[in-house]
Amino acid sequence: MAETFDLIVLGGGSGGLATAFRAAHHGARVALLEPGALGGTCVNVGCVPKKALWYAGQLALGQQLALDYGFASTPGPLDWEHFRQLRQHYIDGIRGRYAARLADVGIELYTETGRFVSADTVATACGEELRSGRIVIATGGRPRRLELPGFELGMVSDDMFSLRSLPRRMAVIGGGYIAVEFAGLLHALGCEVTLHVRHRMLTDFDEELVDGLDRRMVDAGVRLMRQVEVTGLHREGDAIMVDDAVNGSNGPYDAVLWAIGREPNSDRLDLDAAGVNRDQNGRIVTDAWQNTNIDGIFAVGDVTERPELTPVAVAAGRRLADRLFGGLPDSRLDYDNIPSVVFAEPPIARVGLTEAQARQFHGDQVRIYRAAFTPLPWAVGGRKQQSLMKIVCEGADERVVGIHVLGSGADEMLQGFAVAMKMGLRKRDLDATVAIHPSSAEELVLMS
Ligand SMILES: Cc1cc2nc3c(=O)[nH]c(=O)nc-3n(C[C@H](O)[C@H](O)[C@H](O)COP(=O)(O)OP(=O)(O)OC[C@H]3O[C@@H](n4cnc5c(N)ncnc54)[C@H](O)[C@@H]3O)c2cc1C
Ligand SMILES: NC(=O)c1ccc[n+]([C@@H]2O[C@H](COP(=O)([O-])OP(=O)(O)OC[C@H]3O[C@@H](n4cnc5c(N)ncnc54)[C@H](O)[C@@H]3O)[C@@H](O)[C@H]2O)c1
Repeated sequence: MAETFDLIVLGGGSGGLATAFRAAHHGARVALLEPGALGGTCVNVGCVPKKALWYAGQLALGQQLALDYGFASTPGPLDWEHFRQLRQHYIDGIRGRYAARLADVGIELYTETGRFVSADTVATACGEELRSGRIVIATGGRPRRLELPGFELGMVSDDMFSLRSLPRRMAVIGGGYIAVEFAGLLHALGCEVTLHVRHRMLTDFDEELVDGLDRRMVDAGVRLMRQVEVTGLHREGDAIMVDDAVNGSNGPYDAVLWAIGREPNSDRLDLDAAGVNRDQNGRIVTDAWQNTNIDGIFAVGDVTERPELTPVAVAAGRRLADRLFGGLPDSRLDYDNIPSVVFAEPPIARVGLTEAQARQFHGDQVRIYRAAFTPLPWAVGGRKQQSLMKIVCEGADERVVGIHVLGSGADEMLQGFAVAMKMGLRKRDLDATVAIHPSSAEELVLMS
């Protein structure tokens, strides 16, 4: 006989854990299925180890600035293995705390995959059947792979975290978050990076700031190959060459990273047994309430068609659990104005509409404010490191519909402004706010 739960959650990543913990908090009896490491992509092969690497890159750049300031130390390379162990220790701690918390709140953890047997029954890989009237799919995604000759000579982002040393010459293929982040941090750490971009980088971000990032990367020494059409990889001696239909074969590289998007883990769930619909890309289709087309089956996070960001998966899962078990029938995630940062070098941050989107929606009602400056720490050191900021306003009372920042500190700057936008920020509110000086953030309240 199948064991019965109030809630079954498939996947112990950001979205699944958040849903399970919140439901248990409301008193639900929860089963969580996770075959891999608790914390999923973000904790193990995503945000956390990536951000640690990014910080390491920032420290390397800080060493150069220290020299400019007159410190006597000579920048040295990173002890990769030492750092890898520190990072892993930190991640192990997060996983351990998740495991302890699951046990504390009485969530039943099955360290196996699950698949649907019917709309209310899930089978574990060992064949055990679990039943519930409420099942949440939070199985995330995986790096996209292509059927190209020599594809396997390259790595995907998961592999970057088990590298035992920093490659000397690296090709990164792609122009999205992962490609741009790794290109920046690897270069900051001393690797010769060639970024192969098919069209434009970061198409979701404001074009003017992306152009600024492009210039900053090229000035720093990242080699950018544009309009590429990569047809495969091949070996020449110990090195790897990138075959490109437009630019010819190029290299040699010690390593190649494919960062060409991710695909959802929806193909091994036997969704047909439950009748759950997916879109043409395999993403589970949900409405504004995280409902799938089948009553009692919900989905959150990267397996859906929503933005692939940890806080989105977490917030969607918590609100869903509040709705199902917390007596909050109106609880759902508002997907408008979700802020995000690409931890590039320098970081680029956005919330709301780009200038192009605003002009499309609001025509000539749009007014743009801009700032361009070299932040004080770099200016003192005699380096030109231009930061760019842009505020996009709409209508006679200048409602702020977009804020964009490129430059040092952008990653920490935008969160509070995103709150203000949720509250209906107007340009006059920025004008009425006293600046914090000297800082980069003050430029956001000083634009005229
Ligand atoms: C390199 C990289 C860097 C990133 N950096 C950031 C960042 O800085 N900021 C940010 O917001 N986002 C970042 N992201 C995105 C972020 O990691 C994801 O949006 C987030 O992890 C999605 O959470 P999720 O719960 O939907 O899926 P996941 O975290 O992927 O969790 C899904 C879990 O489901 C499990 N699973 C799969 N199939 C089954 C099954 N059949 N049964 C049971 N369990 C199953 C998997 O093992 C996995 O643990 C990054 C991603 C990558 C790859
Ligand atoms: N800082 C963050 O919040 C963060 C960091 C990393 C990842 N993420 C999330 O993970 C998602 C996946 O990241 P990603 O960078 O893999 O995907 P992405 O969708 O952001 O970008 C994919 C890129 O690959 C390019 N591409 C696709 N096929 C290609 C081909 N054949 N040849 C060359 N280029 C090709 C696309 O043009 C695009 O530039 C992101 O969309 C983001 O939501 C977030």
